Amino acid sequence: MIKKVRIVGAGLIGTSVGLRLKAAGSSVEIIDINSNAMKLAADLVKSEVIAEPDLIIIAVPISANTQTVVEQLSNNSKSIVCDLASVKSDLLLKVKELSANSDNFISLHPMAGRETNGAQNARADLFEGRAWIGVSDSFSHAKNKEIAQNLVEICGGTLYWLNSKEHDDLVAKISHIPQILSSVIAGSLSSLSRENLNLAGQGLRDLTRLASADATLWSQILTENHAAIATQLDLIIDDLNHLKQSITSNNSAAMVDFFNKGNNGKSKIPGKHGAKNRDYSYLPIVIDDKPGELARIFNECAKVSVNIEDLNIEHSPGQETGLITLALSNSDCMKLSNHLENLGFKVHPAKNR
Ligand SMILES: NC(=O)C1=CN([C@@H]2O[C@H](COP(=O)(O)OP(=O)(O)OC[C@H]3O[C@@H](n4cnc5c(N)ncnc54)[C@H](O)[C@@H]3O)[C@@H](O)[C@H]2O)C=CC1
Ligand SMILES: O=C(O)C(=O)Cc1ccc(O)cc1
Repeated sequence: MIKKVRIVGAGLIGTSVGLRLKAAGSSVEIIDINSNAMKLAADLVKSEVIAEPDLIIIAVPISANTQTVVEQLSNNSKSIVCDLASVKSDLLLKVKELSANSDNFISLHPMAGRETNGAQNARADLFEGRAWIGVSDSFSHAKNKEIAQNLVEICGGTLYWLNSKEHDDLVAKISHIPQILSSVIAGSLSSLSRENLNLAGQGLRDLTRLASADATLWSQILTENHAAIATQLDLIIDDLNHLKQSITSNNSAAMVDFFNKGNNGKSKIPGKHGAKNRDYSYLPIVIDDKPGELARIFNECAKVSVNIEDLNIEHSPGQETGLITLALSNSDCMKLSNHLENLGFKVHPAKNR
């Protein structure tokens, strides 16, 4: 149990962790240099002033991370200080160099986020079922490791340990390059008209989801992890040049190899992290494209006390019907499915993912 926590940085990540810790029974203080962000987050997490926190979590932009870690370490010699930044090698070197209390430091990285930053986008379940990377060369006491494990468990994630170099090399491949490629594809569409883009399939939406990401955060990540990213970019550019060569020389065997390599990489990406996953049933309902249809469904949910955990709407311009999929607990799903069917709604068999 982590009893008293201070969170520095009331943005997306800090407030999300704060919401989760508060729900788990911790006392939480959340602070920020921006008074509006701080007020919103403080209301959300019911912030209170804490004199001697067990744990101080730093969730500020990368550009302010090292300095904030060092300040908190020197002002709070009895607290463990933990940062959540996306890049680590330089941070560890500097903390060891600049802080006499670096033994109290532990560095973690939640591999989860959203395309939109700020406390207004925070969610208590942001880290549910997600991987966290613990930086193994950032602690020297078992207590730090224990508190990190505890924090990740409270957030519903699973903790894996890597050293800082392994961390930065790996995240260049599994997080930074995907972000760059998503942005480059979305950027290449900017000269197209809305009419043209209306014709796009789901694949383009899937590939460009990350392109809405916060530009300041990502420019800082690229700066901080420039060496590992440059190495990976060279490999990707080589692969693309090789593919271009295969296309211009009409080498179909090489093109098949290219896609087979992609199939192979994709098949290795696990869906889950062995942690608790959102265990929902997904109920598809076909609705007519007319005003009030969604409201009718929501009203029926309220009437039978069914809680909608999440929802997805598939609909494209000119289509007379839409598909709404509700994420529900298993019992709510059965109850709602029967109820809506009796009322004549077009309910389809529920799925588990
Ligand atoms: N956004 C994401 O998807 C993920 C972000 N991270 C890491 O989490 C950290 C925070 O990112 P977000 O929450 O997305 O950013 P954010 O922009 O939502 O929030 C950052 C907050 O820190 C505040 N701040 C800036 N300097 C400060 C200082 N010196 N003292 C106190 N508060 C300060 C800002 O006013 C802002 O409210 C970054 O280090 C990032 O690398 C890690 C995993 C995912
Ligand atoms: O949205 C996603 O899929 C992400 O991968 C978000 C993300 C952004 C930055 C990180 O350092 C870690 C995770």
